[in-house]
Amino acid sequence: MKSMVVAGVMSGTSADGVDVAVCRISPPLHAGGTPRIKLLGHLGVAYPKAVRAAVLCAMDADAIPVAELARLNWRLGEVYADAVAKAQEKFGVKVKLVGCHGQTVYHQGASENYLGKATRATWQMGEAAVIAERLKIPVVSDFRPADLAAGGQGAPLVPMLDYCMFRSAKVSRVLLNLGGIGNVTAVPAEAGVGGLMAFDTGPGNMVIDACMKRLYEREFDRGGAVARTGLVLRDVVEMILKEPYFSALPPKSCGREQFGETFVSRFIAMCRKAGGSEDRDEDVVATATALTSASILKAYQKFVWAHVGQAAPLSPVEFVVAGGGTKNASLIGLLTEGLEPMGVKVRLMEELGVPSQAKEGVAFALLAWLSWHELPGNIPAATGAKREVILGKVTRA
Ligand SMILES: Nc1ncnc2c1ncn2[C@@H]1O[C@H](COP(=O)(O)OP(=O)(O)OP(=O)(O)O)[C@@H](O)[C@H]1O
Ligand SMILES: CC(=O)N[C@H]1[C@@H]2OC[C@@H](O2)[C@@H](O)[C@@H]1O[C@H](C)C(=O)O
Repeated sequence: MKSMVVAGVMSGTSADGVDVAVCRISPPLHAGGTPRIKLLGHLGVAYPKAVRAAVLCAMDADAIPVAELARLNWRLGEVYADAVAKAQEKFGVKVKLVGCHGQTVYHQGASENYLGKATRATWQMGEAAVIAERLKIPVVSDFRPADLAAGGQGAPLVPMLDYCMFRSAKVSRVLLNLGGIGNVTAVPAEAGVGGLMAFDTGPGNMVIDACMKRLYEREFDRGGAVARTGLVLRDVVEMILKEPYFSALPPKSCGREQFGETFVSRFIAMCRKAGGSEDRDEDVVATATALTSASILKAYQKFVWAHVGQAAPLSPVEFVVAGGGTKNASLIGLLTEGLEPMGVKVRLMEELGVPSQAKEGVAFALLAWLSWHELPGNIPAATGAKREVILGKVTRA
């Protein structure tokens, strides 16, 4: 095993762009230890407007020409190669390995009958060969299928990073990422890797963003300012929280398939009905924000609290939030109001030394390093896989 400079490249379900985290990953100091991770630099690059539109179109399409998908795969390869090239230049380092998550355009983590056989499916786009050829660096890509094939949900994969980088002997940590989707990893104090619990809680910023787009023609609710001026339609929040995803036992994962455009149309219609003549656009955004926070609090109370309490009953609990949603003060305010009375301390990822936007990129740098060394990267307790597997496919330079 060797120490390597690895670029982790993440583009999430918000489809807003690419985060590149350039990291030095080094072998564990002793047998049974975990790799050491040092973030050297983080760069966020927005998708070109037309690329973003094509990605969103592919994600939401019921039908789309195969040519469009094939070309998008290659175009995204160029976008990722550009982003890594920029990061190398900016941080003045030579990257030795790239871990490229790609763009999820479809994800179905649970089995469903398809053409007469129970089938799961996941698809992350972005042609790795383009990156390897242009930068002359080997690339690990397509991280999710191996876990899926081993009976897992193929997500979440960030728990390996949470375990390696943020476990503590003294405090239990619950790590929440507020991207398009919300996902948590609970790492009880002193837990081994089998003691983790992780799953997708439901929408992160996805529903808020879609409401902002439809009602205000803006990409997101900057700082949570619109939500702050609206009134929450409590009945809508309560009704939606009764839907099966929020009560389903982990492991579970979700995406635009559950909380994309179809969901948002239904959600807005419910808000309009509940608000009657009083209903205003800002109330819809406030309700989307309250729903997001309530779904996370429900996940905490229903699943995480008992898990952490049983594994480490005497340890204090920290709730550490990362992802773009940390910039939404209304959302963070609601989460803090809900968690602090339960004795849970809310912190931002930055306080643990990693910029909120960089964390998922760091995770894919670590996962690439593990795959390169033929080490498993999934955590069966998180994904539900039958076994630990080596993730990803390697494209040689
Ligand atoms: N200043 C801001 N105010 C409010 N929200 C913001 C701000 N900046 C970013 N966001 C939110 O963060 C989102 C992007 O978050 P992030 O980049 O973590 O998501 P992602 O990586 O696409 O998601 P995922 O974790 O689901 O894969 C934006 O779509 C927006 O909703
Ligand atoms: C299929 C897919 O792309 N899932 C993403 C998505 O975005 C957040 C949540 O849903 C999580 O399950 C996952 O990403 C992170 C990086 C993960 O695998 O941990």
